[in-house]
Amino acid sequence: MAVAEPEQRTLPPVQAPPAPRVPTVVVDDVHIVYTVYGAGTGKGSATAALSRMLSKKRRASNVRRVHAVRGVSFTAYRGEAIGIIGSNGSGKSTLLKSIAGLLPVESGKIYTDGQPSLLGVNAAMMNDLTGGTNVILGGLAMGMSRDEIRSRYKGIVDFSGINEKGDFISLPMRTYSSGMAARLRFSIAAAKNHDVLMIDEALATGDRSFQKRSEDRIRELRKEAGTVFLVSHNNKSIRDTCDRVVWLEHGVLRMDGPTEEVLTAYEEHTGK
Ligand SMILES: Nc1ncnc2c1ncn2[C@@H]1O[C@H](COP(=O)(O)OP(=O)(O)OP(=O)(O)O)[C@@H](O)[C@H]1O
Repeated sequence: MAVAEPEQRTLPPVQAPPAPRVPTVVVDDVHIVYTVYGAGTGKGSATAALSRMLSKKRRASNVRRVHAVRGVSFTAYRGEAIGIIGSNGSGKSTLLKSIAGLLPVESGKIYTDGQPSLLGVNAAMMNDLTGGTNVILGGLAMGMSRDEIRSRYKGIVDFSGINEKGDFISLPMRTYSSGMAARLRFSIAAAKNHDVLMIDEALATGDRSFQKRSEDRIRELRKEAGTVFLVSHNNKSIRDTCDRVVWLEHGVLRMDGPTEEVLTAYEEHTGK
């Protein structure tokens, strides 16, 4: 008597559940307002201005409020590189400053995982000190140990390309062009892995080969599980580095989505 073979059933391959997305920055209905004092005519001598400031009858019309960010909400996740775009004065830098904790919000909430680092065109460097000393101070300010800085020093200087045309790293930073200074700032900041790194136009001032190096480094930083924000007017840089774009206009979040979708709408809007 033939014995029936047990039915061979192959189980479908077990798929690993998608890794949970870890939020790093939550911006919840944020409004940011600058208060500008002395926004009147500005006429008269300095003494007159001082007495106006001290006077009890200070006119309210001398104080003006600039509502720079209006009800913006979004969540950024670990591993994302997010481009922030929008026309001049649309609130991009203001929003990043608040995320970095440098500017209070008028209302709404910002939650961050770790301390976000803002690398802006105006990031503080000591102009009278040499580039080399700024590398050491910048490293210490970012929490690196002296040994870590010592071992990474050459890498930072080489990445910046400051010494390509001579020994500039031993000269005071005031002798650097704005592009050279921006490159050194980026190189110092990029030497460390950040939970959240925000880059405000720093790449715009570098030449093409430096931009390329920086874009590669941004991609690496993302892989190392951080979140990168990049403010730029250069749509190519955004396309090359970001997978998501937040578009601000007049302080309002106009669009938030995949890079190509948002940039296409933005380019239609700007006519570029
Ligand atoms: N320190 C300040 N005091 C008062 N108003 C300010 C200050 N800084 C920025 N603003 C105003 O806030 C608004 C947003 O400026 P912000 O610098 O955030 O724009 P942005 O999108 O980064 O512009 P850009 O592309 O030109 O760098 C603008 O109307 C600007 O005039």
